[in-house]
Amino acid sequence: MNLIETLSRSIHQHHLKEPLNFWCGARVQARSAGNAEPVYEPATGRVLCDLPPCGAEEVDQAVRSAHAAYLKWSRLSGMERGRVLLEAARIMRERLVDIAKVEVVNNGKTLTEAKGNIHMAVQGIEYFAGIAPTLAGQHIQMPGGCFAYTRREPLGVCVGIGAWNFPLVLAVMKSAPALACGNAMVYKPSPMAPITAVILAEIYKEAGVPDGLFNVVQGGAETGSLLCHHPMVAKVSFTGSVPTGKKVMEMAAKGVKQVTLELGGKSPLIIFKDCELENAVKGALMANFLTQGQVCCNGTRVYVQRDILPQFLEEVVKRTKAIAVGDPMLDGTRMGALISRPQLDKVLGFVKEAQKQVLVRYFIHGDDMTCVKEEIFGPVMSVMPFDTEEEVLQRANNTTFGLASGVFTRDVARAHRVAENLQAGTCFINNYNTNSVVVPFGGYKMSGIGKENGQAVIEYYTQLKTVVVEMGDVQSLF
Ligand SMILES: NC(=O)C1=CN([C@@H]2O[C@H](COP(=O)(O)OP(=O)(O)OC[C@H]3O[C@@H](n4cnc5c(N)ncnc54)[C@H](O)[C@@H]3O)[C@@H](O)[C@H]2O)C=CC1
Repeated sequence: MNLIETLSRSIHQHHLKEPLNFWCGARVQARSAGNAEPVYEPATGRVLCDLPPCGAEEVDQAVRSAHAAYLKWSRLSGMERGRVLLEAARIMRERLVDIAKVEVVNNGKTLTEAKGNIHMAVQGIEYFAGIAPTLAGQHIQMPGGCFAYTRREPLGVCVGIGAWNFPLVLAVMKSAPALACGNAMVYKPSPMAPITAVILAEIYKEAGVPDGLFNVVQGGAETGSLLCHHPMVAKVSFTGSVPTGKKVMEMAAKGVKQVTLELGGKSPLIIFKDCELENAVKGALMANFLTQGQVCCNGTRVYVQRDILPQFLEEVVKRTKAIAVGDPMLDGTRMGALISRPQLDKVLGFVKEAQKQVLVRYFIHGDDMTCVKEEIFGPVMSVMPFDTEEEVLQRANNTTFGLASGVFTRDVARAHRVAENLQAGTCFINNYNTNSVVVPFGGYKMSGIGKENGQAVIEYYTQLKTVVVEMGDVQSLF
């Protein structure tokens, strides 16, 4: 079977179910088909469907349906909420391969990676199902037998706005902790990868969440801004680019709504000459090529200590050339398709610009090249030599981003010293992109605000109420 045949088979098998909006516990047709944008299958360029954006009325319906569900759901105990979430995880695990295939069709990433992503989503739901019963306050003794206690309460209706690079994982990483804490959510996926969020909505429903607890509204910037401005929305959790993140923060500020922002990065990976070279090479590939390089925390600025640069480059180039590029639905493929033709053009533009700048490199220092400074979001690794630890730390931190970082060395003291001095929300030692639902994830500097994953995320989906109790008589000054 040739490539085209294989791809048509995959589209046929994973036929799309519409409509893709979901609120009040059911799929909902958009009111108007006007302004619909095509959704493409990245691997073939075929149109999968036309996606009409939700307008003000639909956004309002979704938010109101979320609010009604929140009133019921927030009264349940953590144990009860956890039980429903565990059921959702069980259903998702059962359908893991089918969901992964839909993700491949809609995103272009390989089936191998998509399966890993859905597995991570299942783990995310399980993890937060386990956290739900542990939510608790504090008891504080005060003078005269008086005391206070704190209650960890949900925020209400939370909005999730997602990017296209990890469609289902992002929907889960926002909704699972939100729901575990007693909130409801209205989620807007990226219009480029809108399909799996509604599958998640159906799974939650099947697992037993109240109708309206998790809703999906489709659309782009306009729908997103309607959500951010809606007065019944308490919080916005956003994943995407820095410029859009700034707009979301501005809109949320108008209603003094909380925000979590997971934005872009240009993360440094530092490889010292005392490293285990083979692991460092493997780490650099894992830091750059997952999901065709469209990963926010990728280590795209690779600094290699000068003595080992030639061996490192030789090995990286050899292994990169051997990457199996092709039909993402095939098990053996290790690199699929970029999300869209414009994204491909953008990535190629960076490469062309770099080639020009290399020709005039006596005038442009390596770190000043455009491809070293800006987030490319494609499979492009920049490798630069360095001499000393002090120098490389200064260069690594010389960026407005601060999402992640990495270091390869056999020197334990150096590893922890470098981790301490890198200005980034995560530092990987002797590996890269080993993210997990059990550890906090979030950026420093312009890479974002707040954390997702791990116990830390609870802070961002709850508010703390203090209850102060008088046990004696009121001592009045008046
Ligand atoms: N760091 C990361 O995780 C990501 C970074 N990016 C970067 O951003 C570039 C552009 O990709 P996009 O998908 O256009 O990212 P984007 O940041 O514009 O979009 C992300 C999400 O925000 C929504 N959105 C856009 N404008 C909005 C607004 N005014 N109000 C509310 N929501 C809004 C989009 O519909 C999408 O759901 C990529 O080429 C890449 O460099 C993209 C996705 C993820």
